[in-house]
Amino acid sequence: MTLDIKICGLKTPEAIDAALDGGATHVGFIFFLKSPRNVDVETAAALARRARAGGAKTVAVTVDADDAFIESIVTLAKPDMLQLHGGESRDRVREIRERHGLPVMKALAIREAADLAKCVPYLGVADRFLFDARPPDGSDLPGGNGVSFDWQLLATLDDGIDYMLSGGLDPENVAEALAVTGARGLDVSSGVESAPGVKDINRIAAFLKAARAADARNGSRT
Ligand SMILES: O=C(O)c1ccccc1N[C@@H]1O[C@H](COP(=O)(O)O)[C@@H](O)[C@H]1O
Repeated sequence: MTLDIKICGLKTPEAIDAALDGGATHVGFIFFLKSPRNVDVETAAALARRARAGGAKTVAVTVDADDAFIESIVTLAKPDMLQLHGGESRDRVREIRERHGLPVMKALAIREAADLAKCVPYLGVADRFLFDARPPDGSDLPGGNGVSFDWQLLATLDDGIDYMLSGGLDPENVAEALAVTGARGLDVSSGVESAPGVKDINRIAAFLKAARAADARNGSRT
């Protein structure tokens, strides 16, 4: 099975091109005003066209967004998937999925084993999960904090649960993250930046190269 790799929080054509050149399968756009990675819908639409032309899927990341905002994103940026990174309930996830006719990836914050049970209410509603670390105290951001959780926790996860691993991944630790978890999807943002919200094309390339090499070494995916 192909390893999905999402480079998230992209704001420039150069960063899109670095993701495409390195073989990213997904790129993500952040629609959250408090984030240094926030993009307006028009900018995201242009970047999404570029990403689609290069063969990547596009993911719109929102945090407890209302219907009108999601509608404007879907209409203009035409994402392939919606990533819901707030406290959206099961019913709200189902409603968004049905209203927009798009697959939904529900982000969940993980710090301890009990946090994995948070996915249970969303089974059959979310198309995929994104396991991110719980934000540090005082952070304004529900994601994009560059913080990892204990990857060993995922050892107990049911094999049938499709997820992307995220939180504090970077070119230096991605091989270990893959070896420990066997994740079929990876998501990175601040680990490929030179400063908050500033993507570093060399780190994007290094992340993708390290992830692909580790995936080939692990080799057992079918
Ligand atoms: O990146 C952000 O600023 C952000 C803001 C609001 C919701 C989600 C956000 N990012 C998501 O979090 C993961 C993990 O980030 P990191 O690699 O630890 O920096 C990121 O890939 C986005 O999906």
